[in-house]
Amino acid sequence: MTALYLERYLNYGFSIDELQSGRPIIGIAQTGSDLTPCNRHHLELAKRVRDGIRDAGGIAIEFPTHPIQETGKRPTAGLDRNLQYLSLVEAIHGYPLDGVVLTVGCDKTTPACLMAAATVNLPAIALSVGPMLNGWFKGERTGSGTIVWKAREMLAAGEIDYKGFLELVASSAPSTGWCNTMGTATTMNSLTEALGMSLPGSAAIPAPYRDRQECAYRTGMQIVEMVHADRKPSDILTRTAFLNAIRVNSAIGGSTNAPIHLNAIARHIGVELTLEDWEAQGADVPLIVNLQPAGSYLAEDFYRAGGVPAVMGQLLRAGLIEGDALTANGQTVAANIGEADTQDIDVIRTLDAPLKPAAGLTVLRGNLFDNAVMKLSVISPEFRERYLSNAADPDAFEGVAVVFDGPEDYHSRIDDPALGADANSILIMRGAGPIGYPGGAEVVNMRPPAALIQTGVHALPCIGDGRQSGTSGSPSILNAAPEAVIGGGLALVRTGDRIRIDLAKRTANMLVDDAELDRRRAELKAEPEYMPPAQTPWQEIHRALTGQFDSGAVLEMAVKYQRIAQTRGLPRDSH
Ligand SMILES: CC(C)(O)[C@@H](O)C(=O)O
Repeated sequence: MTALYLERYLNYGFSIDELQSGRPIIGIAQTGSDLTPCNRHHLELAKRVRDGIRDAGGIAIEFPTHPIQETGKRPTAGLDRNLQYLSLVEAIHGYPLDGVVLTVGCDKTTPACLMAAATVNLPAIALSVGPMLNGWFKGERTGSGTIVWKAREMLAAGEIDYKGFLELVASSAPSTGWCNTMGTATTMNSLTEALGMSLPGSAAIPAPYRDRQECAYRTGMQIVEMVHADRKPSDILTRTAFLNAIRVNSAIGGSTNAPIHLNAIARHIGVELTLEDWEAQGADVPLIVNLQPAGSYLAEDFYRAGGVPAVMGQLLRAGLIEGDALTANGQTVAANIGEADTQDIDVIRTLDAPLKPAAGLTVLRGNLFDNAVMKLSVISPEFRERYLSNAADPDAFEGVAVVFDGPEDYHSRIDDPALGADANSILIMRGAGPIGYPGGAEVVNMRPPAALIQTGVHALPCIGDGRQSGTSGSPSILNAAPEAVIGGGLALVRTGDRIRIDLAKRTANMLVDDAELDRRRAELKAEPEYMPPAQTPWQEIHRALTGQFDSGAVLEMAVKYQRIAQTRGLPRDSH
């Protein structure tokens, strides 16, 4: 480092000799803060990362990132992923760093950090903060998010009061860490491990366990070795690694947010990855991880049963993933996994006795959208019985559309008797996509009207151009692209239209003739009422530059900035 860059780093603890020694300077991209409680334990873990970096001969420099908390950020944390990405690219390119530890955890922090590391292509390793401990209420496991959707139904049905609702929901969050269910956070951190961007066996370690501290230390040591070996994201994030991750996603019952984020990371590293790959590679893989919302258990159980290596070990031995992909520690996937296998066959089942066969995501197409995803692993027996039990046509069902223009419209009308929803209704949410909301909100999983829940109908089919929480057990049809506000088919659908879903043909259509659809299209406004004006400068920028969910909802102009560290050189000097 030249003297000018060096001198201000002296004023909090380094000596001239240290900074002149040529030792690798490692950034710790800190995502934890009071605003991001799921990642807040990283403030502690970073101390052990620093120890590891120093013991391996490096110099650690910790810096903050733009905060993202899934449950706290309004109008949606979906708006902030690309902002954290953008600012992190600037930080790790602009400051004199040789490598970076990405402190990931809560849903969007993981893809945002990996996307930035991909764009800059500096040696990088992810450290997950870890999931919360299991939640318990009256002897039953209560899982993050999943219990919220259940408690909302119970409140609507009058089975609990508001105090009971709060108690039940709070019981699911007994410690620091991210959602203890197989929500988007556990999914994205498991896939980070599957991609090879974190240490083997690291994703499932609960945040408060001492193993997590140990993992932080080893991650710090590893990044120094990675810098010496010049092992970069482009060496790890290959198409093989992404296809492995897609298969792992099916086996763990991963979130419907995963294709958005993985496709985004792939675009920033320059790997071709599409929803067709998710369908072709993932749909037939069985679900073997018995975690809520698709199953019964929670994060601590997953860790004790062997975590991601136990899942990947089975997939590898069955020839469902490739073992020769390189990972952050310089070893291949196969070498890392070794003989790893399930330590509890109820929590991590075996491939020949899975929880569900063919449990991946399916991609539907039709006149409602060009594509939308549906998570097959959460189709419940109740849903199957109600909608998919017609002997003549077991994979198809029809219903009548009830259309909501955004979640405010849904909340204000869902319990209004005038809505006219019944067990044959299909709830549709539009205006919730990346441009419309903006950011793409987790609002598509909608509970039925309270009156219907009281008659035993706990779920209605839902369709929307927004997302849904990975902790939701609803087999909704989501992430529809193109979204309604840019003229996607959902802009044309009206309450009362008949909708036909065919899972065998993978189609979703409104049964409305083309002439009528043309008439409706001619009436569309450029900016429909359900697209509120931007409230912040970033919302306006995001709307102007972001693509649709199927292609990762990335800042489209950013994709051309690939492997900056190799292709665009060092930044110019500042003084
Ligand atoms: C539960 C949350 C906040 O919605 C998210 O973590 C997810 O799993 O998608």
